[in-house]
Amino acid sequence: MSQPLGDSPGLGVQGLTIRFGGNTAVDAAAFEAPLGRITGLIGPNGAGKTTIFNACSGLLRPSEGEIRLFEKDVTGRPPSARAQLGLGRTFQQMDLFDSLTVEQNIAIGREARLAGSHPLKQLLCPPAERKAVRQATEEVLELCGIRELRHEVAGSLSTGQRRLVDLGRVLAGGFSMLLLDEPSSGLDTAETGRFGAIVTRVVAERCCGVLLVEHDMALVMSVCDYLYVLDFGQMIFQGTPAEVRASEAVRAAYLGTEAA
Ligand SMILES: Nc1ncnc2c1ncn2[C@@H]1O[C@H](COP(=O)(O)OP(=O)(O)OP(=O)(O)O)[C@@H](O)[C@H]1O
Repeated sequence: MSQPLGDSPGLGVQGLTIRFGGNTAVDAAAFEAPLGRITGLIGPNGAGKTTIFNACSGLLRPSEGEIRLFEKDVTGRPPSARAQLGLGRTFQQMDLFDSLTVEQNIAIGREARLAGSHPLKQLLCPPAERKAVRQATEEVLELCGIRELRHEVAGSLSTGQRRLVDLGRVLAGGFSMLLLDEPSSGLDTAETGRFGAIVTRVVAERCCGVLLVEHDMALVMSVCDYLYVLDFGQMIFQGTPAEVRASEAVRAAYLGTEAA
């Protein structure tokens, strides 16, 4: 197994254990997802990937272990504190505001960074912040190639378009570390390729870090710099996509013929 690439600490986890009653969903997991890299977290259904995401974003308190964000221990910090430090995430089930336009949905991604700040700041959004919202929205519409959709209501979009708006919304937040939970779900091959190209470009341009949970092996193998493989809550392998593809242990546990 090789060592993860990248020197700038992003998200790091040590000895992470999460139990639901008698079921140990995640067992002493450890990984590093540095800035400037796309790190993949893969494994079969029920392996514990979403549970790890929920612990990293603060929705679940670990039974044991430590979660560090940019070298700060955030294990006991709420989701809003982690977001203010620069952690953004998407969810498997997109939760766009269907009656709002694409542009409004993306603007909310920037405005959401005020969550957890002083109530007055949230009520009286200062002019500088309003300008930042406008700028972030324009940048993201361009980056995700959805400028022509800006006035469409989200409820009228195809799944592929909705995934791009969902990505745009988290990108508008200007987060330094992104957790993307099965972002290609419901996309066809061409849409998945386009999605992967956007994520790769974002990481290169913004030097942010990405932790990607994804079942689409073609996407994972093409965009990730480094991979962690989870099976029944345990990290069974880590390495580059080529090393993962060549691993008999991974093949046996998970990839099967898909890795060929
Ligand atoms: N809130 C919960 N209460 C009890 N058990 C849970 C809870 N959430 C997850 N689990 C269990 O934890 C294990 C890991 O689930 P998790 O959803 O993290 O897997 P996953 O790797 O994300 O799967 P998938 O690829 O299907 O999304 C499973 O056995 C699941 O049933």
